[in-house]
Amino acid sequence: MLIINDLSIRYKSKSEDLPVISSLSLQLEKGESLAILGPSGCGKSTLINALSGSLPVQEGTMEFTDKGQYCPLNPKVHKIGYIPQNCGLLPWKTIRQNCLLPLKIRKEYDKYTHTEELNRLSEALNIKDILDKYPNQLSGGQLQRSAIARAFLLLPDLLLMDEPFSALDEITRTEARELFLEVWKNQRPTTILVTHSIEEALYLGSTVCVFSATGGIVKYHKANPFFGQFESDNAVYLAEKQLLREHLMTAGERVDII
Ligand SMILES: Nc1ncnc2c1ncn2[C@@H]1O[C@H](COP(=O)(O)OP(=O)(O)OP(=O)(O)O)[C@@H](O)[C@H]1O
Repeated sequence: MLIINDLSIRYKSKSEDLPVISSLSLQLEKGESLAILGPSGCGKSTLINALSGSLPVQEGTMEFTDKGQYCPLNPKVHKIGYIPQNCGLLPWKTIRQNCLLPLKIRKEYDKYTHTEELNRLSEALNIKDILDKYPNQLSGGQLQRSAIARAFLLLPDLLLMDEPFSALDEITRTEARELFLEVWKNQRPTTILVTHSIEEALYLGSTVCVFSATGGIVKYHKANPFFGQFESDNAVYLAEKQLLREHLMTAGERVDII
């Protein structure tokens, strides 16, 4: 289980002291997928950066529990997969090299195991033919599917995703989400996804929460019944979408694009 307790994060510089997240508490069961919606600037990426270890936290704790033991979240100890909006692939390395790099950095690379696993993932994500190409030779959808392969190859304890599909066109995005979910279901890593799309949150979040403009939580929906389901005209689904839209509007989000 991932336990975030009383977390506060502020950006401090000589000229400003900007509190972004204050006293945030969250718990995620192992294998739970949390989708976070919230107005622009409320601190969603800040939280992802703090969880990935790239941003210091001023107060509070982020811990994994396992068999009753508490262990502070630590990128040196825990495997943290990250799928950013821009894919984060190194342009001077091929897709295969990009995918294997996190394992090599962690000194966990095993040629036989990871070649097999990369073949399996690249088959599932439809990137088998592009493994030896460079990022600048590929489409946005291919890049995003490659970033997904890289994250899952690591067998992450925690998978972080920051608007991973937002740069893709509608059809490519739908395909990438579906392929992502298929692969996700095989591995079920504990996941936190930041998105601006209500539909994406309902499709990919077993739990959905809405952040307020001040980085708190205004709605928390455990056991989202629409997890893994396509958008539908079903009245209950539409009502849920409307409710989330209202929460977002209360929180200050522009929702005319959703
Ligand atoms: N490195 C930084 N230094 C100072 N302030 C920052 C920094 N990064 C972000 N901020 C500020 O922190 C606040 C939260 O930013 P953050 O990127 O976490 O928001 P967000 O919810 O992810 O927004 P969006 O949905 O637009 O991506 C914003 O006011 C932003 O200007």
